Amino acid sequence: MANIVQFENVGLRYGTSQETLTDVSFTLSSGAFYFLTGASGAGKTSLLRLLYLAQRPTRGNIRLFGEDAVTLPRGRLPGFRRRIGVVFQDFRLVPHLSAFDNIALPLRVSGVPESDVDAPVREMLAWVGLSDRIDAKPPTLSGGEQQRVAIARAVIGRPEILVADEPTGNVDPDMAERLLHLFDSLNRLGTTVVVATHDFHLLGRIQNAHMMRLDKGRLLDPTGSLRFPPPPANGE
Ligand SMILES: Nc1ncnc2c1ncn2[C@@H]1O[C@H](COP(=O)(O)OP(=O)(O)OP(=O)(O)O)[C@@H](O)[C@H]1O
Repeated sequence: MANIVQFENVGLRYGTSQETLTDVSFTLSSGAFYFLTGASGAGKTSLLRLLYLAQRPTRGNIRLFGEDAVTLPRGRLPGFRRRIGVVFQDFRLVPHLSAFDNIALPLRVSGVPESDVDAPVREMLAWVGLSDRIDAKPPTLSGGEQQRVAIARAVIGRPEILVADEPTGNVDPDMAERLLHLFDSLNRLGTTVVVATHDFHLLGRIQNAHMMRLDKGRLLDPTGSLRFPPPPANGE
């Protein structure tokens, strides 16, 4: 599988504080599923922000879709960002817009004609099991429902990479399982998926998922070759 993302000796420092990410190097293969784990404050959100181009690194190289993402001219950023769907830790839904209009946003922003918006949005609502909440505004939705709207909005533009930051942080175990199932089905269609979580129960749920572990801003096992559950030791 081709590399879709490549980080090489990436460092990130906010202001004058010590580095939040240090010497982070890894590659993501197109079509694979990755969990990013690590304690609170380890740098998971920061790494994801570099990945979806919300932040530039202080040092190091990042290649995305085979191109140098660090020196990418500003004008090309929106085009790159459209290829990456993001599910934010705090959802970031627009509170005064309905579920339908929240999910439709990426299509409308990229200029899709209104006649081509209705069908895919309804399809996404059905996919996340929210067809009956089409007109509901985010404040009237439960945490799990808001999260599903956020997932639908992140994937409606058929991104090549889906990044989700603690997507199961605010939902019960049943809903966490459902959300993971959505990510899994998307991955089976070929989307590269990266899910940051410290919910260890999730890790065994996706067959052949790769695990990346951050510890105080450093990536352990940077080859991304660790699988969960780990393969049996020799002789077992
Ligand atoms: N915009 C910022 N300005 C300054 N420091 C920041 C900023 N964002 C994050 N940090 C710091 O960087 C470190 C890593 O934060 P980050 O949110 O990336 O960790 P995390 O692993 O995602 O944590 P959590 O699991 O709690 O969300 C923390 O010490 C945090 O305070």
